[in-house]
Amino acid sequence: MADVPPGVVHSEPLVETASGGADVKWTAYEKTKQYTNAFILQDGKILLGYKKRGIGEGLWNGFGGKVEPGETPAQAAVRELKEEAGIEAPLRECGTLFFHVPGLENAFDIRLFVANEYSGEIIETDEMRPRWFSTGDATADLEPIPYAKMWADDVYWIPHLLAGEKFAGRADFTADSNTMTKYWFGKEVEA
Ligand SMILES: COc1nc(N)nc2c1ncn2[C@H]1C[C@H](O)[C@@H](COP(=O)(O)OP(=O)(O)OP(=O)(O)O)O1
Repeated sequence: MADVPPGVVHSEPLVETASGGADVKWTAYEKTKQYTNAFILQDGKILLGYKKRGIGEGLWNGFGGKVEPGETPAQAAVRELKEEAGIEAPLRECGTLFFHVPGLENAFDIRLFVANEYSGEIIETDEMRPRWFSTGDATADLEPIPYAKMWADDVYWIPHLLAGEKFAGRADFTADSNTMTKYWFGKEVEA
């Protein structure tokens, strides 16, 4: 079975689907902080948000943030989706990601969620500008997923999200830039 990097959380065995930076060691970390990230997938479309401030400013991403004390990741994911896009959704966990960025006190322990339906009106908020993208080629109405304007890790695991596969992975970044020095991603397989 795969040689899963330190920090990666998973409940089923993983098989490697992408990796890079084999000649570099995983960076040691002391503390982690839990985050969430949530996506709506519907009828060949994915809802992303343009981050207007904070971590990942200027990039497109799912909706999420820190898990607050006393919350489960699932509760935090629902709260963050409402706060950042104005909608509610029956989110289910679909993956986990671990990121190390030099200079930050905590490594990111991120729980990923997805839903195929939602209620409420999608709105722009102080933090995010939501927009639908095509999960395939561009259409008359929709651009394809803008990987060039997203975190560098996304291109390796979003295909699993779209395929309904559970996934996990880790990436170590350089400070202050959207560049990975080492990465590993995998998808869950039955034990
Ligand atoms: C480093 O690489 C990353 N890749 C991806 N795909 N996503 C990332 C990366 N680093 C952080 N994220 C995600 C995790 C969260 O969903 C957001 C950041 O959340 P947010 O900016 O909202 O968090 P806070 O500034 O702490 O704000 P609140 O908790 O107050 O909302 O990006």
